[in-house]
Amino acid sequence: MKTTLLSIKKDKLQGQITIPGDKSISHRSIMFGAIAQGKTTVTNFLTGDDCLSTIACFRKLGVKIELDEEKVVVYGQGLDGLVEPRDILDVGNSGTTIRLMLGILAGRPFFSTLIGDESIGKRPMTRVTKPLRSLGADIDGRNGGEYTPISVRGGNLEGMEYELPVASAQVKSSILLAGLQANGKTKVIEPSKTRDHTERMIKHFGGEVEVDGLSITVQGGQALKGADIHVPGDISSAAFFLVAGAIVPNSEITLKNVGLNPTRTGILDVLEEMGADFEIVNERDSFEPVGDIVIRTSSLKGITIGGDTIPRLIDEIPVIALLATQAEGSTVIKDAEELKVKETNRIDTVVNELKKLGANIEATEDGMIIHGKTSLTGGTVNSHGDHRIGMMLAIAALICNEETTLENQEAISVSYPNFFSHLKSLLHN
Ligand SMILES: O=C(O)C1=C[C@@H](OP(=O)(O)O)[C@@H](O)[C@H](O)C1
Ligand SMILES: C=C(OP(=O)(O)O)C(=O)O
Repeated sequence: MKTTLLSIKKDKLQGQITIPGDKSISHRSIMFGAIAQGKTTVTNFLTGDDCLSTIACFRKLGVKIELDEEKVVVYGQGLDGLVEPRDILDVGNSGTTIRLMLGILAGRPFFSTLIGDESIGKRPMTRVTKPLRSLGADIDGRNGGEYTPISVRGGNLEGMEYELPVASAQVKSSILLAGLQANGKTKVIEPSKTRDHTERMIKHFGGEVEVDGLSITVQGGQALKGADIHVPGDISSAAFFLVAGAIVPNSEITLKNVGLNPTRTGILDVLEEMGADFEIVNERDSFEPVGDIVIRTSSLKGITIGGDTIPRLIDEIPVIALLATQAEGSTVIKDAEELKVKETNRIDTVVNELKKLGANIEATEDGMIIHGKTSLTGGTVNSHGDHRIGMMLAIAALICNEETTLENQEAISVSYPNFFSHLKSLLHN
């Protein structure tokens, strides 16, 4: 376990950061490159541990993938080019890797077994194994297919219509990836809109997908062609610096190259409603919509966050909870039960760790309530192996009156390997 002494209270944050590549899009660029025919070149790929796990898994499935400082090149040979792995596929800490790969493997006529780390071993997989079995895949796993290790023997899928019981882009994507290999059409109906990177990626690789409100349909048997992708910056990573800029006094930070896909921008709606001082400039299209965001120290007020907004900011809730400690009044986060099945139970870890720093925060059945504005004290906190909790706590330390020590900080490399060097570049005292 690595322990870091975090900086004591800062007077200002100033400067600019270029936000690293989006994790969801980086995973999918490798996956689609691997199942397409021909060469796929990916630039601004996120070299976080999770995306490196995706590369390692596809190499074990026989796909040639070259990775250097500039780019990743995937030499896809189509779905039929994937071969039975001689070894277990290890997804590390990555829920996206295991759930989307299960969708791909469900259609492959060979045997494979997937495992991950301790956290993955506790995350629910029936949400994907059940519909993939209904499509025709032979899947087993601990506790009847709920937990890793999970084994798959795929092939001979029949298209179907499936109504998702939870709003999850991972479940939607897994079924669509299986549907691309099924006989006939596969239709997925979402309870509310989740990130649509898979749908965009199918089109980018020359495939067809029909989106009609909350229903998404793919025809099986489509041939995808290799394509080039420049990955936009990850708004989920930018979120930590958006909050830092808003809560540290005398700050102005420019975050460059932030992905602005509307299915991901819930945090910007929250910042606006809370009264934050920010603007989006230089909006452009670069594979997906992107722009630069300038954020300044802000006077904030508490709000209620719930409903259809939740899937649009699900990974940002830990840092939004910190933001809310600096808002006048109460902030209620509801309809967010999904937080319980992330890398940690993020309702519990956020509430417990922020309480250690003196926040006035309580857990509810489906979220949390934060009362502000509170001056934070400091102390010893722990990421519990959850990258987003680790980064949220490192940002909290910037406004703590006393020293703060972060245990288990190494988890941060899952999604933002150069987080601390970016943070240091903004410090001026
Ligand atoms: O599809 C994706 O890339 C992701 C979907 C979300 O998970 P769920 O689908 O479980 O909500 C999100 O929390 C995760 O970080 C990435
Ligand atoms: C939940 C997350 O990722 P995953 O589900 O891919 O582990 C996350 O990055 O916050």
